[in-house]
Amino acid sequence: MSGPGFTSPFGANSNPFGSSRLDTGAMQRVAEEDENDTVTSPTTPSFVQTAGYMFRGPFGGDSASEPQHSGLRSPPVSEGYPAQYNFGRRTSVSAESLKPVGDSYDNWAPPVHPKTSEQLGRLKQAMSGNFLFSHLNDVAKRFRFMRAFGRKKPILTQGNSRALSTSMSIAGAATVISAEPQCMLWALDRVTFRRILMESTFARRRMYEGFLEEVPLLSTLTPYERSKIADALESQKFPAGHTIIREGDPGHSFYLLEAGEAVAYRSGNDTPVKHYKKGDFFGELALLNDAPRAASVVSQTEVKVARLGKSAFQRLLGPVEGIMRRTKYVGVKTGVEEMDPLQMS
Ligand SMILES: Nc1ncnc2c1ncn2[C@@H]1O[C@@H]2COP(=O)(O)O[C@H]2[C@H]1O
Repeated sequence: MSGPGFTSPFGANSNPFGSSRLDTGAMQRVAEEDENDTVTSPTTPSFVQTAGYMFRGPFGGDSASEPQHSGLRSPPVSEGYPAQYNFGRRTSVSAESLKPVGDSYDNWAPPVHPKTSEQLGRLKQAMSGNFLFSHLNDVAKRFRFMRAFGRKKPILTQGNSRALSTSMSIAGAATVISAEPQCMLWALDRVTFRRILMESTFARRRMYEGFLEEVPLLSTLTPYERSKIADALESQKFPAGHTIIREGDPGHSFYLLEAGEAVAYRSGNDTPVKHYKKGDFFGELALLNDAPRAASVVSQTEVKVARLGKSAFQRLLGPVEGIMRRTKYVGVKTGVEEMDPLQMS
């Protein structure tokens, strides 16, 4: 936090609350969204005068769209506070509660808009594969929050695209115009949208949490580290006999076996070189060594795998790189040999 003429009592660029990076990440921005919070503390009258004054940095809340109340922008009253204490900084932020709906202390209920079976059928078709609803199995449950309305253009205009701007912190990012004269839309109100978004993140975490705890490779990680991995995983199902990885291909993903069995083959050898069961991992070599796939991995039964993309693999699995590199494969260098003095003679 810095601004012209400001000296932080906690030192340059420091944050008294422990982190120096309060303004990073979309979630942080969403949590701070509040159009009219120019008063830093509702219980302290003099804060009315200090709020929003002087600084236009990330904590000043001084965006162009924010209403300018001239009465609130007069010089601060220092009486009772250390010089330049907390000027322009928001001490309280309000926004919609974003707790998951499973929380019994939360009395928020989504608005329900009943639908005909014909409407549900159309919705199911249109929304199949949409990640927002994929964690809800019951079709009627999935779409009951949505409200139908017909509309002529424009559908969304700059400045009123509330769901978009709320979730992505972009003020009025785009104008959406219907391409046909009559356009039927399904709408989700902003709060429901945000709640569902959050629910799907929680549901995904819950789904993977138990499984990841049982993966031997990840047993040394903290629950927090595992939850970050859970957020980045994507499940895929394959029938028996499917080639999940083909030897010689470039590698883009790492896999954990969630259910079923699989085997690894190397070219010129009809006998499997490795068997996989629930909790095992494969597909790490190409990503660790930036090399083509060293073997093919084929499902023996119907399988479910949890896939981690290359960048998430590099970002999240650093702490277990050593364990992966110590996995021995016949005829394959994993990279640890060069570093191990016992192997160098
Ligand atoms: N003998 C083996 N040689 C190489 N890879 C193997 C072998 N056995 C199993 N594998 C796995 O098969 C995967 C194929 O893709 P990767 O090379 O990325 O990573 C490989 C290992 O995870």
